[in-house]
Amino acid sequence: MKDYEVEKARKDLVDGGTVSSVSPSLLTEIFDTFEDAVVVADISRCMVYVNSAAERLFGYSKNELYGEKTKMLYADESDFSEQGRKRFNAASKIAAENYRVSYRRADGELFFGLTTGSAMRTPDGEVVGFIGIIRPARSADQSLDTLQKVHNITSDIRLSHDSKIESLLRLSLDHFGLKIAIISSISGSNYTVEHCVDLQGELEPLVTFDLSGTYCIHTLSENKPVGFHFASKSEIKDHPCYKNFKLESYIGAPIRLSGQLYGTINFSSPLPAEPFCKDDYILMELLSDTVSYLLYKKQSEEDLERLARVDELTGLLNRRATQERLNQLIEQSARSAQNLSILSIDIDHFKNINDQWGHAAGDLALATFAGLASGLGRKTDFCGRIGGEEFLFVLPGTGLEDSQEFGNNLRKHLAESPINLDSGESITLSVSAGLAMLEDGESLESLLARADKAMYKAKQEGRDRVCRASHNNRVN
Ligand SMILES: Nc1nc2c(ncn2[C@@H]2O[C@H](COP(=O)(O)OP(=O)(O)OP(=O)(O)O)[C@@H](O)[C@H]2O)c(=O)[nH]1
Repeated sequence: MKDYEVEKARKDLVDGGTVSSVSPSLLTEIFDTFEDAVVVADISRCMVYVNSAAERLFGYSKNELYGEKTKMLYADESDFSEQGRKRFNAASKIAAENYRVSYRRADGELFFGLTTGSAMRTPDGEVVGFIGIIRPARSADQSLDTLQKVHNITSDIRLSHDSKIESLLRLSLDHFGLKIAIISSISGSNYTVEHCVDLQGELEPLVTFDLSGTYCIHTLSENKPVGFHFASKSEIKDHPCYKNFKLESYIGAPIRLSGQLYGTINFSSPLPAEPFCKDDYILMELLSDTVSYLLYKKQSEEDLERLARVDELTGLLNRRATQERLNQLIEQSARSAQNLSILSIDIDHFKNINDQWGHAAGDLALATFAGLASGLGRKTDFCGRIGGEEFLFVLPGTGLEDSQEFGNNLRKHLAESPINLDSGESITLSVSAGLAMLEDGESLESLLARADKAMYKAKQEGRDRVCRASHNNRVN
């Protein structure tokens, strides 16, 4: 068709008011903001109008399509003829109908499109053209299937929160046909990969990037799901994100946790993808909400678990957690034939501190002792609070001599570190400690009992000292 003929047909059909009595320019404006592709053809099935979504979906520009037969969009010529016979002919009486057709994109790729097609008539009923609204079928059929699977994953009580998150990431990669899935946390300008599935096997969790150089900066500035299916041909082609990562396709959504921005969920690939559509963005919102719920549940359970294991006043492991940890270390030491020593420590005359300076001063003394004792130990050592003013210091890989030296060092530091009270007065702590080293085949209970007995001996002998326990409950 010659250019002026196309222009005339376009004017007649789209701007000319034959479509309806709606203002012509308003009509084009509406079509151009449609997320579904809109193709308008004249009576001879030559295209006279396509909206931006159709350009993106088929990969042609308007000018490449105008005047061409819609045949060029069909994957199979027989489909084109069949549609012509059924719907797109002046004699057809069929009103708007939905059907599924295989289309071909400019790059040769095929896809199924759910199409709503109809003839356009003058008020007298004369057919003057045809309109088709096309949506990639992947989004419609597959989205339902994916939604069902999202539900199956989240409601599976056998899966941990982390496995659910990983399954959701894998499912979504499959859905979008992409390669890299990330859940990121964002703090200031830092973007940290918290969970990831990289089908290319390159990305690992805990890697950090500068947020401004990531694709997610676009998602955050829009504050909603954002996608680029062919980045090098999009408005971000000169953005640092494309230069840094060379990912052609990306779709991401912000994740909010308890009303605050947590990070993003995003999927990407070095290859271009099918254009993202409305259903994809809706799915991203749903995934973001689902992941946010899983992260929230995970965090609250970890908080509860921590509360159940940690002593609130000192921040040290409590009695139960201390004994659990010690038990693990006993098993490890037995396996590796390594030394393990423990110090059962009791603060001297602690009741006097409470009586003389009050409970708050007593609390301060306990917290100060905890900080000082844990600060003195090696990385592998740990200190737990097993009672009011009773502590257990565990020294893996350490024999009696070195542990004795540690005990005396702790006493020395306490003597040199008076605790200053608001009243201007100060308290100097001393401790009595019983030292025991794990014997061959010894149980947790026996080890603890020997250390405790040695600690009572230290009290009896005048306090502020470390006494060693010997085997068979003999105390030196
Ligand atoms: N401020 C405070 N005091 C506590 C806490 N837990 C236990 N206590 C107090 O610690 C004191 C322990 O006193 P005792 O077991 O009689 O022993 P002691 O005064 O340390 O004397 P010796 O162990 O014999 O040197 C008691 O007064 C408890 O009330 C706590 O969390 N905070």
